[in-house]
Amino acid sequence: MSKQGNLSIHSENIFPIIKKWLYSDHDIFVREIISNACDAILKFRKLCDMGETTDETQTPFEVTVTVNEKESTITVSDNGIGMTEEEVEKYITQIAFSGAEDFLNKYQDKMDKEQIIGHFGLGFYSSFMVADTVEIDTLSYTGAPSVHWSCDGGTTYELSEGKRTTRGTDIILHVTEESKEFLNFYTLSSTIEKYCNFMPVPIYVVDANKETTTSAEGEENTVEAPKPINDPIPLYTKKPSECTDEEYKTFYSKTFMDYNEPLFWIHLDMDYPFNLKGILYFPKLHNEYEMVEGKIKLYNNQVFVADNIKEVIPEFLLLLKGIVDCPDIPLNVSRSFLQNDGFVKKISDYITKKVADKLISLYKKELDHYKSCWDSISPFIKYGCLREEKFSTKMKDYILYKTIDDEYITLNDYLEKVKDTNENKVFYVSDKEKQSQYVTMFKENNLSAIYLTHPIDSSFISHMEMQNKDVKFMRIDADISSALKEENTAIDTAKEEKLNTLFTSILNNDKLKVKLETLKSQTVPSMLLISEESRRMQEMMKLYGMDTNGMPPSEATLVLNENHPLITALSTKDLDEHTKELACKHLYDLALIANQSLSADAMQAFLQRNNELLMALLNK
Ligand SMILES: Nc1ncnc2c1ncn2[C@@H]1O[C@H](COP(=O)(O)OP(=O)(O)OP(=O)(O)O)[C@@H](O)[C@H]1O
Repeated sequence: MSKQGNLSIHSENIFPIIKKWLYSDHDIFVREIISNACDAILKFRKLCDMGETTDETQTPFEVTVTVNEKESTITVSDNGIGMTEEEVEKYITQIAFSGAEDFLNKYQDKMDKEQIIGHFGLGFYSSFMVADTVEIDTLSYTGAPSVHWSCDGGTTYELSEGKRTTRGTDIILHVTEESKEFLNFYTLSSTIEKYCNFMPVPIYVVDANKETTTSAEGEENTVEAPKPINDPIPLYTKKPSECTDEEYKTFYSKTFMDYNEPLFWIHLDMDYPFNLKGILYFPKLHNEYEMVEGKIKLYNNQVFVADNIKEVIPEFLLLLKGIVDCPDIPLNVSRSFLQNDGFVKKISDYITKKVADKLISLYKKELDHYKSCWDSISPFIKYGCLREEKFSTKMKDYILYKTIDDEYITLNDYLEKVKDTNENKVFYVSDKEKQSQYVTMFKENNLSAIYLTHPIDSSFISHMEMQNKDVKFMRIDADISSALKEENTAIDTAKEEKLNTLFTSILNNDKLKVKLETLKSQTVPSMLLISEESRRMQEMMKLYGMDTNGMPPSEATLVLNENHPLITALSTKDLDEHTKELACKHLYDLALIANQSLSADAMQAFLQRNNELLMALLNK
């Protein structure tokens, strides 16, 4: 036997579910009820535009939210389309029967679907998350009698004649004890600001319990004309060609409460194949190590959806501040839905592409400005390159490096500059202070190195090496560039061997390599080189929290400068054991100090030796 049937849903079962689970955040009722009010106004305006009706009252279109803490009510009033008795019964009492669908079907050809917010026909019921009784007082534009509807959250409702005499709707929420926080004027106002700050109709919030003050003369104080809580035509909805720099800056400071000027911005404006508008701002960093906490607010048709949804906005862009309004994203975003949505991936790719395009155009058209912003934007760009392959490929040739001469150049420029001295080797400085001796030597010899001092740089270096297979990045203390050495000088290997034995035995460190070089500099007797590979290995282990204590230290080479009189003296003079020890240890410590900080014990020994040397000098 086979049979077909309809599943029947009973309101007594579904009501508690809606109340509890429809939305996880209870404050969302604000968004739902106010967006219905805005919709009602937009619908009426549309009907007027289409010549279906005329607006006889000519009163400005607006939504007013009145909070009455004493009576525990919140009333949302609009002068929109209103509802007839049949409409109330159909749209309100038949849960999940959306009037928006109906309206759109009726005026399908003449209407832009995106303009109406509601789709699901459930939003109104979110009011029961905070109210035990909800009343509707409404007067339809059609001239049908006014209607009053009320429901106490049970399964029955009452319909009677309404009190409204002007076109539009009042939704009155009798707020429960548990939700009384929303009866506070400021809490309610800030919730409305959060969800409704860009809704397309002016919204006013009124405190019913606030007494109007009367002056001594008995006249009412003239209060300032009330201002809407929202910005009904936010800048991002305008065409980029219609916006001025000043407007972009003001919009930024108002929206993000950041009074520092943004560096620059990208106005997103896309109609096809999906609709998307918005503005992304690059905030200014105050110092190199600061990671700004960005904020990307997602909107659907000027209705706030959520902050920082990383499924829609590529993660690295969350360091920016901005607004993205996309009518095609459902309001009740469930993250698991978004994750699996190919459409969302397209949006995210589009935004990434736009950001790269903007940066490249800045590079090409306003290079000086680009350079001046570089310190602030580089961590963000580098992070983007690490996270998004496509972004990285696009940005590859527009990454700048700051040289030790404070120039900003690209990798190709750098490689071109150094091709005679260190072909395909990029020397970089990761710590300005610790590596200053090396920097000075580089500068004295007209060599170039770049600063890569941000925490993100160590990962970024590996990334660049992967991308440029024949280029090797080396920390400035990893190797001696041939340009630092005297040309055509052969090293006396016997002398080198002798010094090697002397140093390794005195320093009691057989891991240390000792190398004799003829450096151009005559002021540096000894310097330390740390092998790039072993240092990176150590850094990586530390990064992953592995214990490096028992590990051999990074491979180090002590370079002795044959051109320095101290080294010559040490290898030629007949010195007593104690002096030799003093000299070797000191030369090593001096090289070490120029590279890193001394351990407590080493520092103690170093200071002691200094005293001894001073004494020897004075007793001479
Ligand atoms: N203030 C109002 N003025 C006129 N009609 C209204 C008003 N509020 C609600 N309605 C009608 O009731 C219908 C149902 O509203 P409800 O919020 O439940 O669903 P929706 O807005 O269509 O969809 P969503 O679930 O996305 O909000 C609306 O589509 C509209 O026709």
